[in-house]
Amino acid sequence: MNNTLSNTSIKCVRDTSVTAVVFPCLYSILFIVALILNSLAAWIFFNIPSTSTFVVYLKNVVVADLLMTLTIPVRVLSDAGVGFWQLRAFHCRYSAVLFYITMYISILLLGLISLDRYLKIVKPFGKCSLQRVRVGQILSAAVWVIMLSLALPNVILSDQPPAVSRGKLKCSSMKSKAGLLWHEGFNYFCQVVFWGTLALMAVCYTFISKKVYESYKASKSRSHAASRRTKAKVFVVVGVFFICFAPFHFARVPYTLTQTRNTAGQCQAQNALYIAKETTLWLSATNVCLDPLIYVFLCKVFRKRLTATLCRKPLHHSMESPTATSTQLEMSQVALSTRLPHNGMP
Ligand SMILES: Nc1ncnc2c1ncn2[C@@H]1O[C@H](COP(=O)(O)OP(=O)(O)O)[C@@H](O)[C@H]1O
Repeated sequence: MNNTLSNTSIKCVRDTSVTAVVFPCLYSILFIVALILNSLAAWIFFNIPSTSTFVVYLKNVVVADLLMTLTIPVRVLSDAGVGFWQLRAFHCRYSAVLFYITMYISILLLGLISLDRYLKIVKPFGKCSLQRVRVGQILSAAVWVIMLSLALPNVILSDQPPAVSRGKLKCSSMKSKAGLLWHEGFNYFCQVVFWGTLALMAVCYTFISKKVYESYKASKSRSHAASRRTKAKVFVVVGVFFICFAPFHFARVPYTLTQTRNTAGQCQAQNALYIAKETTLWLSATNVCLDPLIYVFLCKVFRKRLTATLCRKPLHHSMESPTATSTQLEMSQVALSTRLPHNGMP
């Protein structure tokens, strides 16, 4: 088999009989839920001043999630085959790229959040430079700039006249040789980003859960059920992250190779990998709904603020004060890692 970069996968007609029906439905549901949850999260978050790195990262996650949500309608129409091939070309060149970039920005920010929680235990009084708000803002900006600039060639090098085979345009068919090379290389880079972040999260949360256990032992708590609950909450973050993103990263490499290498004659395998990639990508996209649940609704002060907003109840005076709000937000999140007697966990 000739293993050089080539666009021979174009010859294999993509079977979209299932995907053109199932995925537009699944993404439409996701879009509605994600839009509601993230708009609400954004509205609440932007009423909280950025007084800690934690809030800075969360705000960035909300922005990335909202942007990703906004790309979903184009994906739905393009997958359903509604509109001209130009819509599919727009999806391939711009919208899908933005979708992927925001996904990896969220992944990196979730990694930074884990590191931040870990540092909060090691240095509870914020003496480390990584815990400074300014540093958090710079790191967040760096994540955006790096991901946007590295993904830009995916847009620029998708400049070939698309090969529309029976109306089904493959994004890779719009790429030049250099475009295919960048697409493949950048996908390897993204694999490193994901598995690296997962490893970082596993280390941080293992340490956090150890501290939770020690603090229970120290306080001689007899409430084993409560202890188990807190540990479970700590691992929800890593668990959800793994379940959402790992399947996609297993499927992505072989699928990318079918896009960039000579796999002519393996049309069935190409189509099977396409379905695997689309299914696991949808699973990854569900993270856009789970981020607000994990990082917003597990926070007691945030939940109170949300309840107050929804029920239009005036908040207690101390919670209205910006300093008190952010401090309490921090406290209840730290409670995920250190269940201190004065924490605000439920
Ligand atoms: N990790 C990524 N980051 C940024 N852009 C990406 C990433 N993976 C793929 N892309 C780009 O998104 C577009 C759609 O890619 P892909 O989903 O592989 O195509 P298809 O829908 O034909 O399977 C392409 O322009 C591709 O280069």
